[in-house]
Amino acid sequence: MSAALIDGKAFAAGLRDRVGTLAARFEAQVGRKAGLAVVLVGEDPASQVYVRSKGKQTVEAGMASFEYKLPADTSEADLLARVEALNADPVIDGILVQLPLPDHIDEQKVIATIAPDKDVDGFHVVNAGRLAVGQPGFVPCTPLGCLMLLKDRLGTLAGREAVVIGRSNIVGKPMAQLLLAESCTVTVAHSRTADLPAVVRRADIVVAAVGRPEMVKADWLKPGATVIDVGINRVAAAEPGKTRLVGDVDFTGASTVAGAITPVPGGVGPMTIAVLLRNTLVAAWRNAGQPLAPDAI
Ligand SMILES: NC(=O)C1=CN([C@@H]2O[C@H](COP(=O)(O)OP(=O)(O)OC[C@H]3O[C@@H](n4cnc5c(N)ncnc54)[C@H](OP(=O)(O)O)[C@@H]3O)[C@@H](O)[C@H]2O)C=CC1
Ligand SMILES: Nc1nc(=O)c2c([nH]1)NC[C@@H]1CN(c3ccc(C(=O)N[C@@H](CCC(=O)O)C(=O)O)cc3)C=[N+]21
Repeated sequence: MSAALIDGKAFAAGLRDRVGTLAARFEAQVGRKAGLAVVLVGEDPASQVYVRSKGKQTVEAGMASFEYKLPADTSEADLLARVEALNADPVIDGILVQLPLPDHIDEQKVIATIAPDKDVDGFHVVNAGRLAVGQPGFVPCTPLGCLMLLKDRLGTLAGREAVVIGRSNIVGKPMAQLLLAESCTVTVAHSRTADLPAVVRRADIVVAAVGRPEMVKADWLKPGATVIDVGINRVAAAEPGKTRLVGDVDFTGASTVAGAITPVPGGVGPMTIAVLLRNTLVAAWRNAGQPLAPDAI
């Protein structure tokens, strides 16, 4: 059997188009563009690539991108002051502080300083709480993107067995909350899980968010399972000196057992940025006093 490919890249392009239509309407009605501020501290090359790509896609969707590149030795106090200035700026609808931050800066403190209604990453404890109790708020982009792909593929998720591997605050935990809200039976596995292959074998839906290259093997999967691979791992390529990206799932093997699977690259990654634009647009309409209907986009 050969799994269907879940084309996150194509789905993300469609989502960006829908965002673009509503962003144009926002500008026409409100008289300014929806605005996203991205703050990058330091020169991590991978972070620089993501930030550039976010800025480009923000502009392509008809929104305004404000980029703040701060030196690696920026003090925590200066970063907090920058975030507070963005909180107070009426042309900024969404704020993203690229993670990870340098070691001398407390990430939790920075996240706690972002105004919850501009927290388009959904990392603030207020938004995590809203998600946990089922109130409207911002949901982290990566898990929301995974959920969109799953619903597009499977329709209703109610009653399905879902296993999320990973329990980080930015992917695993919010992913589990979203699947629970869709009435899946959810298991969250992590590094202390006993017999992970046996746990994964129960799953109709597997979301792997671990950060270990090709860890999930074909014989861990229930035949026909839907597999969402969040992992972004850079490994050595066959050609000396070159690298390539692989996920947390052994894609080639898993494709012979799964019903459907996301590739890396071209799966969850592009969805993350498209959902960021979506969340920014939702923030903009709300900040302008005309909130969109919950299922508008
Ligand atoms: N596509 C995208 O847009 C994004 C991709 N990512 C990628 O997703 C992956 C996960 O990211 P993130 O959640 O931030 O990572 P974290 O490192 O914060 O969390 C990893 C999780 O995996 C668990 N884990 C580690 N080793 C094992 C193991 N051997 N067996 C089972 N579980 C294990 C950890 O368990 P424990 O809690 O017990 O330590 C932890 O809960 C990374 O590859 C990252 O690059 C992340 C964000 C966005
Ligand atoms: N505040 C904050 N919010 C984030 O959402 C955030 C962050 N910090 N720090 C880093 C992680 C990682 N992340 C990705 C975004 C896009 C791709 C992506 O587009 N990946 C492409 C490949 C890109 C490439 O070739 O390198 C793909 O999978 O097809 C991947 C990973 C967002 N993150």
